[in-house]
Parts: sequence; C-alpha cells; structure tokens
Amino acid sequence: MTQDEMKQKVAEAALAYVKPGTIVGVGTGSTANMFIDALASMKGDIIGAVASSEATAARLAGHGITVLDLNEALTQVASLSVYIDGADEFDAGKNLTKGGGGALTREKIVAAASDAFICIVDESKRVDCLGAFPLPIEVIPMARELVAGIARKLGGNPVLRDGFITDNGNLIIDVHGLKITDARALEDELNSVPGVVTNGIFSHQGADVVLMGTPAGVETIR
Ligand SMILES: O=C(CO)[C@H](O)[C@H](O)COP(=O)(O)O
Repeated sequence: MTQDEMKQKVAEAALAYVKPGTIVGVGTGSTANMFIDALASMKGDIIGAVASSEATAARLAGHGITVLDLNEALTQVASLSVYIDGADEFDAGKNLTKGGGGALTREKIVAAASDAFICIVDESKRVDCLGAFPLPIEVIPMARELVAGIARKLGGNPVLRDGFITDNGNLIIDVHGLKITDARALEDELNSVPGVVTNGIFSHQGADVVLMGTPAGVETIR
C-alpha cells in the first residue's frame, strides 16, 4: 500500500468521529485534504466546519461545506466537537510536531477550541523521539534573529522558511537537529520567548486519538 493510500484510509476512518449537528475543526495538509474530500459526504449532517488555514477554508467551501469563523462558531456552541488534522511526527505519549504546512498557530487554536483531537497519519509519522522533522516556530518578523539565537542555544540549527508568510502575516523558522526529550517543557520554553507566536510542538494540544494508517489497515491509538 502506498503512503497516499494509507492517508486515504485514515481520512475516511476519521468520519466516524464526526457527530451530526456539530461544528467540526479541520486541519491543514495533504491528509487533512483527503479528510475534507471525505467530509463532503456528510455536509448535510453537520452545522459546518472551522478551518485552520485559508487553504483549508477554500477546499471546504469548494465542496459546499459551510465554513464558520471560529469566533462566530463559539457564539453558537461552547466548543467544537472534534478537531481532525494530520501531523509531521507523533510519539508514544501522543505529543505531536506540526507546522510542515506553516499553519501551526491556527491549528493549535482550533485544536484548543475542540473537545477532542483526532490525529490522522500514516505510519511514517511515528517516532521514538520528536525532532527529526525540523520544528517550525511562527515568529513576528522583528523577533526573527532573537528567536534564531535562542534556538541555537538550545542546540538547534534555525533556518528561515524562504519566501513563506503565514496566514497571520508572520515568518516561520524551521529548527533542525533538535532532540525533543521533554515535549511539554520545550513547547513552554519556546512559547515564552517574546515574538514567538507559537511553536509546532503540540503537547498541551496533543492528540486524544491517533488513527495510523499501516499496510494492514487503520490502527487506533488511544
Ligand atoms: O501541521 C501540518 C500543516 O501545518 C500538517 O498536519 C502536517 O504538515 C502533516 O501534513 P501531511 O498530512 O501533508 O503529511
């Protein structure tokens, strides 16, 4: 089975977590895109969806799925029922690294507004230790060199994502070479630096369930 076929299987399996009559949070990336395409079959059953990026909003709208702004949604419901998104890596504690697509800040906000985070990945995303995938940090442009210097002190090699501007108008620094042994501590440490909007460690907003695609089928990790 190809990687795309495994992604397709988990995207379809995630539909089981979509409750009729609710608002669904939707992530960003190739696996999330497959979920959006599958969600189109349920568009009449849900109130609508909150998107974690402009690209996701456009894809949802393209299928005729109602797209709600998060603030608008939270005037209708106390929380979103579920957030469904991919990840760049996940570990045994269901901590994630995300942001390969640069949408980490909105992804973290929508995840925080949701009752449960269902993470949809193929088996290549499972790691013993987070950090092999460069860790994205969204930074306000003025703080670029400050944050890069701190990333170096932490043992990483910061690389500015060339020509990339986030949906929030900020920069992404990808930090290579980190060995993330304490995801929660590093998430907090990086987020305490002035000018950091957020970093791609999702420990506070880790997954509740990981649906992992394997050649043998979809494995549910709780
Ligand atoms: O965090 C993300 C985007 O910001 C994605 O979830 C992550 O990059 C995984 O993407 P894909 O499903 O294409 O492998």
